[in-house]
Amino acid sequence: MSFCDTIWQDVAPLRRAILAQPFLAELADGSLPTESFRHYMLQDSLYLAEYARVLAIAAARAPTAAGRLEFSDGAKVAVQVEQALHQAFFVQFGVTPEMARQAEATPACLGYTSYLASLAATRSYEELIAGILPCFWVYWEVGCDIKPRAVSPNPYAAWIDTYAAPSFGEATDRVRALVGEAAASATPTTRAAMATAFRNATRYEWMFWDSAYRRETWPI
Ligand SMILES: Cc1ncc(C[n+]2csc(CCO)c2C)c(N)n1
Repeated sequence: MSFCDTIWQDVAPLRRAILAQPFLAELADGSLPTESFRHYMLQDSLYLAEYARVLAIAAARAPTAAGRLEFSDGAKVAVQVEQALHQAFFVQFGVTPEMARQAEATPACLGYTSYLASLAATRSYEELIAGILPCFWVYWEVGCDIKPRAVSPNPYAAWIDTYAAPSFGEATDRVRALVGEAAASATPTTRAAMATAFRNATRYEWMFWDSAYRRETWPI
């Protein structure tokens, strides 16, 4: 089995827990409370800004032109396309510019982005891109899982379509290939660290939706 297949299998229980989340079930049947989706969107725009920075660091550190192209393109897409999607949702769901300005990253959002930033700052390129991968791969799996069971019309259709789009699947394939290549020339110790980064980022993906569903705030 390839490295990526192995780490994907290793997180199978986490993926099952993600696909079973009430946030996603209600997103698919259209019953998710607007307030939960607003919470998610505001947190996601904070997440995307930081994720774009992390991708830009991965681009700078990539040893191959393919890596530099993929991650710099990803950084641009994270800023442009996903923000455009959010802007449309902000209007649709009544998020005011003031609400966006005042939004503060929740523990789940700050934990995830800080974790990725720590990989970028203090860990190897291999670990960094293994930590970057679940953002693509988990969203692709979620998009493909939700799309066939989504009701139509659905207020969240644009979100679902974004992550079930074939072009998004292709971007996921390319990032996965870069992680596979990096793993192939890595030592067993680095490969183990990559698997840990992949698992932790997958955990944060679960926490991000859970946090939005509970409309999490800081306890103090
Ligand atoms: C918490 C969270 N995780 C993953 C994504 C999906 N995503 C964000 S940026 C990017 C790559 C470049 O656009 C992808 C796939 C998200 N939106 N929010």
